[in-house]
Amino acid sequence: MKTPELDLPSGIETHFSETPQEAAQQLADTVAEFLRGRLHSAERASLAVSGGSTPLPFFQALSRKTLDWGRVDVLLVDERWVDETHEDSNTKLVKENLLQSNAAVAQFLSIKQSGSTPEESLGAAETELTNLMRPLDVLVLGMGNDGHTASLFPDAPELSHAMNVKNRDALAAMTPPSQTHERITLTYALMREARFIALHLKGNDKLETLKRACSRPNDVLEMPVRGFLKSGLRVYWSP
Ligand SMILES: O=C(O)[C@H](O)[C@@H](O)[C@H](O)[C@H](O)COP(=O)(O)O
Repeated sequence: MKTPELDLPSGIETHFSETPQEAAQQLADTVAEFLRGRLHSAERASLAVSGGSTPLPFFQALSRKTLDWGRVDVLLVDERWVDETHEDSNTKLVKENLLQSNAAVAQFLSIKQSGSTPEESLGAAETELTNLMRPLDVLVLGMGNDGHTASLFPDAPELSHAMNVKNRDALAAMTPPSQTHERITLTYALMREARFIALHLKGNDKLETLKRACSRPNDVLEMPVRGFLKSGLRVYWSP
């Protein structure tokens, strides 16, 4: 495979694979290894994952890894405001694909608590995350072609609040007009301090978006993913 040309900021590691399965497997190997390492020195480890379509093979590969899953807290970086039985539910995706096999005994911390809007459930969702140690251990992000990541959407009126580095809340309610469902997301301040951050991408369109994001790295409100394009990030990509 011809290695895609990308002018990423220095210190970003790239892993380009021929197939989505290969990328998923590589990412699962690395995440499992990192979690094992954390569990040597800490009582619990945390794993924050994205929804959408890209992570499915990664979830399946990771769920079969051998590690002390009973000491791992799994949470979503964002959720759509739908019922858990809805096809668009990220919780459903994670429960059906990641919290299976060896990973079935991991503890799932739900960022979607009861309430008719994300705003209404924020208090209960923050409570759910009270015992989560900061910083997060592992954060696996996706990216949309508008430059969003997690539910940090460029058109959300709440974006500056959710991306404010001084905002110590774990969560923010998001109502991007471009999206069918309202959303709840981890805040940028919480996510950016994670010990291990990966951006998992599939498709040539995502590479083009990444190039666009690299062209003007400082305008994070235009493309929120820019906030993560820093030394230490690991990019996993396949066509
Ligand atoms: O719930 C979500 O929608 C996400 O967590 C979101 O940030 C996702 O990661 C990107 O939109 C990429 O989605 P795809 O993997 O479907 O391209």
